[in-house]
Order: sequence, then C-alpha cells, then structure tokens
Amino acid sequence: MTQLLLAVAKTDRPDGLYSTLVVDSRERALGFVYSSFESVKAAIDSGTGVYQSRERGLWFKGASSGATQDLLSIGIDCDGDCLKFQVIQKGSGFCHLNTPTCFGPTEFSGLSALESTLKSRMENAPEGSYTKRLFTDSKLLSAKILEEAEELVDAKSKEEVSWEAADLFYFALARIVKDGLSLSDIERNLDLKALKVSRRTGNAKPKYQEAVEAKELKTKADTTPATSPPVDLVMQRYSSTSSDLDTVLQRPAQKSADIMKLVKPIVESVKTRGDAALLEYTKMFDKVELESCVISAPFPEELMKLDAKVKEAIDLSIENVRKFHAAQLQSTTVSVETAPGVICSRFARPIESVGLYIPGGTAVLPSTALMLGVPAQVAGCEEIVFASPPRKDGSITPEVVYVAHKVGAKCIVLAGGAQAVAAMAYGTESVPKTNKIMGPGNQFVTAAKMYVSNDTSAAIAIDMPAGPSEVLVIADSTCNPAFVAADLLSQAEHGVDSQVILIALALTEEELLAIEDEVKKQALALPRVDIVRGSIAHSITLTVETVTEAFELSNRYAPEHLILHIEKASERLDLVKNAGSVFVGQWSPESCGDYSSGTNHTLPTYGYAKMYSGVNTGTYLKHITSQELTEEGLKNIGPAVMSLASVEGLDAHGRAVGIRLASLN
Ligand SMILES: NC(=O)c1ccc[n+]([C@@H]2O[C@H](COP(=O)([O-])OP(=O)(O)OC[C@H]3O[C@@H](n4cnc5c(N)ncnc54)[C@H](O)[C@@H]3O)[C@@H](O)[C@H]2O)c1
Ligand SMILES: N[C@H](CO)Cc1c[nH]c[nH+]1
Ligand SMILES: [Zn+2]
Repeated sequence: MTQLLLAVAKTDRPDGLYSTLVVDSRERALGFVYSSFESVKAAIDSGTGVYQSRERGLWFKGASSGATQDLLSIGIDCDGDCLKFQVIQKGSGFCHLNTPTCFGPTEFSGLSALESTLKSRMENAPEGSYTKRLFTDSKLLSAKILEEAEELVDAKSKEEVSWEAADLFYFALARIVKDGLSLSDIERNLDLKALKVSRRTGNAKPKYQEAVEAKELKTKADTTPATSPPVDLVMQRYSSTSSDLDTVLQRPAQKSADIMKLVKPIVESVKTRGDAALLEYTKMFDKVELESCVISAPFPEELMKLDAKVKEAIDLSIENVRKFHAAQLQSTTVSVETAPGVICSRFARPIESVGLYIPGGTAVLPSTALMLGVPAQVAGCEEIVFASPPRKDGSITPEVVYVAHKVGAKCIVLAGGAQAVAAMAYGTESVPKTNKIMGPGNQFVTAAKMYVSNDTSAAIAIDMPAGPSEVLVIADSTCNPAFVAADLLSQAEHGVDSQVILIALALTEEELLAIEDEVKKQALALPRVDIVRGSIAHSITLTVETVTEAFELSNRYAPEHLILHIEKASERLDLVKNAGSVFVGQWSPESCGDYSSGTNHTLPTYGYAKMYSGVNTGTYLKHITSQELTEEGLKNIGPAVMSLASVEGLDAHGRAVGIRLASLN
C-alpha cells in the first residue's frame, strides 16, 4: 500500500524526504513535517501519525508527550510533491509549544473554539451554572433551540440575522456536544447529503409550513393572497412546448463520480479483507453486529415462519413469474446451413453461479427475491446466492428466506450496499464468488455494480443499472383520475429519489385538477407520505395536445414503467419505442407487475430503457455458437478465408485452411 501511495510522490530534497502537511479532521492545518517510505509504512501499519524527523529519525508523534494522533487518511497533492496526513490530534495539540497548531499561539476561532469550550464545560461546568443546566435539562435546551430558530426566522436586518444565527448555532452545538458528537460528525453528514439528489426542493413538514404562513398573514395584513397552487404534493406543470424540456425531463441527479469515490474503498476493502470487512460495514451502515454473514441452505423452518395468506400470495406470484419466464426459455438449438457443408449453430447454457441483490434499505422487498430467483431457477443456474441487508436484530425477513428456499438458493448473505456487491463479485471466506450480479438497489449498490463490472480481476457481469423506481403515465380524458393518482403514488412511495411523470393528453383544466386533487388526497392518507413528498417535489406533469406528442416525450424519457390510461390503449403499443415494461389500460395497475402478474419488476431506470431490457430468462443465460464443416463446406468457403487472411497479413490463419485443402487434392 505504501509503495502504491508513494509511486506518484516525488521529492527534490537531497535526503529524499517528502514534504508533508498535517491537517485535522476539519482540514485545518496543524503543521508541516517530513515523511519517508519507512515513516509512511509505520503510519499505515499503526494507524497513527508517524513522520521522519530530520534529526531524530522515525518519529512516532506523541510517543513521549502523549499528544498522539489517530490517522484518518493520507493524501497527495495534484503534482505529487506534498503528502497530506489527516489526523485526530489528541492531548495538548500538535506543536511542541503545547498549542493546537504550529502557526501561532492563537486557539482556533469561531465554531471550533465554541466546540472546544462547550466540550470542556460539559466536563467541568460547576453545579448550578447555566451551562450545566443546559446540558442536564433537555427541555430547556430544546426550548432554546426552538426560540432561537424562531428569532432567526423573524430577523429583519443583516445584523439581526447574524446575531440570531450565532445564537442558534450556539444552542445547536450545545445539543451536538451533549449527545457526544462533534462538528466533524455534522460535516461528514453534510458531505453525504451533498451527494444525494440535487433537485429536491425539500418541502417543510405541514405544521411548519402552516406556522410560517400564519406568521406572514399576521405581519402582512395588506399582502395580496397567493394565486399559485400550493406546492406541497403537487407535481410542477410544464407544457410540451416548454423550451427547457431537456432539463425538465432530467432524473433527480446523482453525482456518480462522488458516489464512486465513496464506494471504491468499500469494494476494495471487502476484496482484500473479505468477511472481516463485510461485517465491519454491516455494523457501520446497517447498525447490526453479526458473528457470521451467511446463512446456508437448508434454511431452518423457524426462519421462514409466514402468515398463511402471505405464503399463498408468494406461491401464486412465483407460479405466474415461473410460467412467463419458462416460456422465454429457448431450449432448441438454432442451426443454419450457411453454405453447402457449413453448419452454424447457437445454443444456450445457464450462467453457473449468480448473485442476486434484494434491497432492504427503506423497505424489504421479498418480491424482488422472487423476481430474481425464479428466472435463475428456470434458466438452470447451478448456484444461486442471495444478498440482502439484515434487519436490526440481525435476522433476515422470513419471506426472503422462504423465497430462497423455494428457488433452491445455496445461501443468503446478510449484507447490503456496496459491500454485499463486492462480496459476491470477488468472493470472501464465506461468500461464494459468483459470475453475474443481478438486482436493483440504491445509488451505492448501483455504483458498486458498475465498479466491479469494470474490474477485470473480478471477472463479473451485471444485469443493468436498476436504480430508483420511476413511472410515466399517459392519461387522456377517458381516464379515471383516482386510478391515475394511485398509479403515480405507487412508485412515488418507493424513495425520495423516485420520480413520477404524468403526461396529460388534451386534458381540460378541470380534468387535470381532478387528478392533482386525487394525488394529494390519496398521498395524505399514506404512511409513507413524507417519502412521497420528496419524490413528488421533483416529479412533473407535462401537458400535450396529441397522441404522437405524448409518445414522443415518453420515448425520449424512456421510463422504467409506462402506464397507458388512454382510449384504445392496446392499439397504441406500436408507438412505444423505449420503456422497461408497459401497463395497458385502466385495469392494469403497475403494482400487478411488481408482484404477481408474471412479468419481471427488475427494470432499467435513468433512461437505460433505451438500450437495456429488464431482467428476463435470457439474463441468466449465455449463448454459445458452434460450427461443423464437411470437406465440401471447406472447399466452398476456404478460398474466401484465405483471401481475407492474406489481406490482414495473418498467414497462419490462411495456412490452417490451405493445409487442409491441399490434403483434399
Ligand atoms: N429498478 C428496479 O427494478 C427496482 C426494483 C426494486 C427497487 N428499486 C429501487 O431500489 C432502491 C432500494 O434502495 P434502499 O436504500 O431501500 O435499499 P438498498 O438495499 O439498495 O440499500 C441499503 C444499503 O445501502 C447501504 N448504505 C446506506 N447508506 C450508505 C452510505 N451512506 N454509504 C454507503 N452505503 C450506504 C447500506 O449498506 C444498506 O444496507 C430504491 O431506490 C427502489 O426504488 C428499483
Ligand atoms: N416498483 C419496483 C421496481 O421499480 C419494484 C417493487 C418491489 N416492491 C414493490 N415494487
Ligand atoms: Zn413498486
């Protein structure tokens, strides 16, 4: 690792040492030192700050003073001539003069200074002092946070805003310190949030929205009432003639390069450290401490105790999915005599080992287990491996175990996210290495699938990028507004990054309002209304006048699901060029495809329906070609082969034919 790191580092110093900047977890400069190959290696091995002193040799920082450092990361600058150690500094500080930094005696200022004051008060504040009360009386602290937040909202001048914001920061930081957190934790959280969906408008909860509206009404009695419709749970309307349609039709953006940066170390760590890393990430992200990360078949009965009705529903769904996927199995060999005596064939063989990812973040999806497991069994894959995040008590949902049992899975990996994908791509001590990974997931899962499929050392294939759920509904005046709204909401409830689109085909204002009212009414009755709020905030309605326009827009967006609430819907199928799966007419809700009708629900999102199919039986097969030539066949095509080999200058190719033709003469 040290070699890899220093491969791009350079130094122009005669003693060969590397200039090194030391910063703390908040990127504040602590001091400047030197490093050598040995000191970097010692730092990595010990996980602490170790440098190279020009006078005293290898320098384990704090070994004598007690001001040790925990090493967070080692970086390198753009032109390779400076290393950067990021550390958590302990004790009196970095400098030998007992100050936090080597750049002067001043303490950190601003929020950092406040943080350290509050931390020391938390430990030493005298009994009865105000700060002590703040830390011990949680009602007082909560009331102060609410009070300061309101005062900030009410502030008018710049001075007032800065004064009130400072007060709010003070009490918020007191809460942070009281809960044993630090500013770095908050900043890490901010960084993670910055990676999430960028087009969220982030509507406030109704009670706060209403409070602000009431406040405005009170203070501005003469204000004219708002004329625009309420934004909450209303999809923004655009016309098909809108000039920025490309922007409007964009998915909630994912910063894929940044996500890749987060995913790469997770994957690499599972690749090199196997089960130990897998268990650590499960503890970190899923908050579950497991002893073993795999359950193997035969699965114990007590792990699949199900309600009889649910079992019946799963069995019915499995049978329908099986029927539809069995019909896709091409068992016959394609055989064609391309020229007399030249027979070319193609036959299918199952991929031997498949890894199936079943999401389990915001909702556990046993239906995905059956959508992925049944075609694997139909195709004849020898080894089926399931992976799904464990529940908080360390167990796996019984429905998923039951499906694993029904489809003959070999084992279930109790892990989610990028770490589960890595385990199935490279294999670990207890997870078998598979040949292809299928299944949907969040941005971390999708990025990890893309990452491992690009690593030739993994030798792994993936099905497709199947990310946040989406639906596009085309509705005309024959539609039932309640059905349309229900279909939109069925996908909006998946996650805040889901997107739903309504194409309103020649609807009157009244007809469109009827759908919007239904969306709002039905959404408010849903337990996942807060998630729906998030997705509706970046969902849209597009108004169009003609059927042609409607399908042009739909094909341009290439939705995962397309629902047709229009007259003579089945006759319009010819107009569909790009979509994962189509639901025709008012009696075909998308949720039937999610669970029980027989089609697969693992489908391409992000517009990948333009070039990918959803999961199907073919996803689990590869096709092998073969050929058999007779003497006559060789005589027929041999001269052409020799000519082309000579054009390419590949004489051995030509000779393999020539030598045979000569033997025939
Ligand atoms: N396209 C399809 O066919 C299809 C089908 C079903 C579901 N879906 C989509 O799949 C997605 C499922 O997402 P989910 O989050 O509910 O479950 P998930 O199982 O995909 O992700 C959960 C895992 O993400 C990891 N994770 C969470 N926060 C992390 C972080 N900060 N850093 C690194 N890893 C982290 C954790 O390991 C956790 O186990 C939804 O968006 C849903 O719409 C799509
Ligand atoms: N609609 C999802 C695919 O985008 C699949 C699913 C599972 N459970 C419910 N729905
Ligand atoms: Zn769904």
